[in-house]
Amino acid sequence: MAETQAFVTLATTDAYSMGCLVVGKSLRRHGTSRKLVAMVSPNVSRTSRLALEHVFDEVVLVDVLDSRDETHLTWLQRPELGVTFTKLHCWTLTQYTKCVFLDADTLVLCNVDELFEYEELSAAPDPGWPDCFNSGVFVFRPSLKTHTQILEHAAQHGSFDGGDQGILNTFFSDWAVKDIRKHLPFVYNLTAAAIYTYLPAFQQYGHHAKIVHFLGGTKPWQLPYDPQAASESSLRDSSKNFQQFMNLWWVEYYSQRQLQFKKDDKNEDYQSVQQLVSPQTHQTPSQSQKSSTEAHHRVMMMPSLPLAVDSLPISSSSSQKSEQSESGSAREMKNILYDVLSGGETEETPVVSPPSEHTEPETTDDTASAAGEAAAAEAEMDDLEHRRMWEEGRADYMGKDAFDNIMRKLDQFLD
Ligand SMILES: O=c1ccn([C@@H]2O[C@H](COP(=O)(O)OP(=O)(O)O[C@H]3O[C@H](CO)[C@@H](O)[C@H](O)[C@H]3O)[C@@H](O)[C@H]2O)c(=O)[nH]1
Ligand SMILES: [Mn+2]
Repeated sequence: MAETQAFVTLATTDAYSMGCLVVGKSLRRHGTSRKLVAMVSPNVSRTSRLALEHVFDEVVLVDVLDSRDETHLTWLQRPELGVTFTKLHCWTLTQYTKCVFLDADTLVLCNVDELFEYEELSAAPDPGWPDCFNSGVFVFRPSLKTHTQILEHAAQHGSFDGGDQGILNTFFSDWAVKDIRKHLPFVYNLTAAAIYTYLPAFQQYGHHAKIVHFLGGTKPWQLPYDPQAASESSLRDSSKNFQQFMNLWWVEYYSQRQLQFKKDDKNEDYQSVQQLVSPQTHQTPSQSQKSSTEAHHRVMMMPSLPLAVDSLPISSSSSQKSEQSESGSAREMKNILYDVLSGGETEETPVVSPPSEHTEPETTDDTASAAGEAAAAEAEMDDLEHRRMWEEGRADYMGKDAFDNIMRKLDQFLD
């Protein structure tokens, strides 16, 4: 059953391909059991496609559909969105029985495989008009019949916002009222707008966030990674929270996931693609810094990044680890990141050490108070619990794993 279900995303440009990479990597990081499919248009460069092929099970070529509905798109002030009609091609993926579409500007924060329990068409409310659903995250059933019907509907009625969201909302027009079970909880499509408009709710429920959606004109790949911005106390809370998610996006972009590279991948692009996907895999830190920067400027036209990200410590401790990972025996990327964040022990420490190893008293000093031991044991239980949550993809982004803390630890590690 699960083999016939897939997460699907879309890129019609190299820039949006960067977003797709993050979607795929974040799904894998949180251990999805479903297939991953990226739809790309023919103008997406070969290098970007190869990079996607290392993360996704399938990279499917689709024609660009363009609404050319300039009047409506001008209202929306997003002339580029006509191309989002291309998204409608996801209904042609009939090799799968059920799919979850994710915009390329989403970031998955935990395992969200339970989304497959929902039916077509399930989606979360749009923050701008909650009687409409947002089409950045939705559950659907591929069907050529539905595909044709949607295109016919589009030709006949157009799209009230010029993009796919307008057409999908008039096609699945009873979404708002018919069946509440098709309303995905908002945490599956948390938009930055929600942080700005209802900050108390974000503070109350934000730690339940499962998928963040960078909806709107500015995408993470257009903004530099900026650890400073997230910790500036002068920032209003809302932009600080938003910046934290933005930084998390960059961490995921640079993360060296335990890529399930196909073992027959020996072609000449292997090396460059690996650098693109996880820039430091086969290099010493100094080499990797140079070539990863070059690779990005050449291929992705990325904003230049400060040292902190270019040499994220995830893979800088040794190349041994990356070889390990390719042999399939390595720990999950999240564990490596966790190790770094919890004190920089990346190599020898077992994934979860049995408590006895931690509590081994250094001396048999009689003065060691029972209270002290109890406190240490409690702290250790806390650590183990924190680690377990992290491994289950339930990082405490609002607390212990807030980006300020993560950055502080990364900076300590780099010193
Ligand atoms: O040049 C483009 C533009 C968009 N996309 C894809 O289409 C998606 C939607 O575009 P996006 O820029 O993410 O739009 P949003 O800012 O999210 O705006 C809203 O409006 C769009 C048009 O109706 C909907 O597609 C979105 O889901 C909805 O959130 C992207 O994520 C990509 O997957 C491209 O591949 N290339
Ligand atoms: Mn989007």
